[in-house]
Amino acid sequence: MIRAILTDIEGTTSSLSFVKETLFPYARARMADFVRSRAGDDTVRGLLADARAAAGDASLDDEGVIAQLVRWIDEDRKVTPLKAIQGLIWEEGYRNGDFFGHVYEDAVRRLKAWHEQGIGLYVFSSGSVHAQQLLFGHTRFGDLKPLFSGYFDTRIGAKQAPDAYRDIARQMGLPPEEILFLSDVEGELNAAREAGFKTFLLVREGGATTSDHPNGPDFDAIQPELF
Ligand SMILES: CSCCC(=O)C(=O)COP(=O)(O)O
Ligand SMILES: [Mg+2]
Repeated sequence: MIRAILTDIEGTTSSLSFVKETLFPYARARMADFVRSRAGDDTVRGLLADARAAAGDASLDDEGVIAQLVRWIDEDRKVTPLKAIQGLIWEEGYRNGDFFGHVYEDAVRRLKAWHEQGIGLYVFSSGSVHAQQLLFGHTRFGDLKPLFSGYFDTRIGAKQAPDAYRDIARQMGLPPEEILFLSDVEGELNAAREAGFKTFLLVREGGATTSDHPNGPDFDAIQPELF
């Protein structure tokens, strides 16, 4: 019996185009100003040190780190300090009303229904927990944060590493086989399945698949009671 659902964001609850055509360019355009103006803040200084470590070059000056962060955005690298810095930049965008967090209507409807049925809802995304909460807190459907019981990002482990899912199950206090993981990326679903999770592949926007994971085009195709 499924007691909790863990969901990915990009390509699952939310469109790839929102992340790639709105969020990433917004952060890219503001990265240099953000680092130059905030490099003295404790939190940002710590994240820049983490970025230097991730780049393998402790001697990079701030301009060098900016160039590295922008390269990582262009390569869509899921580097934890980049994701944390992006979240801080997006905070301003949500606050100014520059954009809403995109969530598909079917996802909102089904998440609300599962929440009402008592199924615990959790998020696991490469975006930082802060960025996840901003996205779900600023949607055209209102603040969806009350639906969720917990959020996980890559600080717990890479999304294609089975150990990340084992740790998430431990933190939820549930056996893995009682958790259904939703994602658009087979490598993530394979890792979750290896850890004992049930899985469902979202194939949004007219895609086709030969996957051996249960799959469908939207959240209406997901029936937790059948797992
Ligand atoms: C949390 S909003 C931004 C999403 C993001 O930065 C990203 O890289 C998407 O990763 P996901 O694991 O949700 O596919
Ligand atoms: Mg995804």
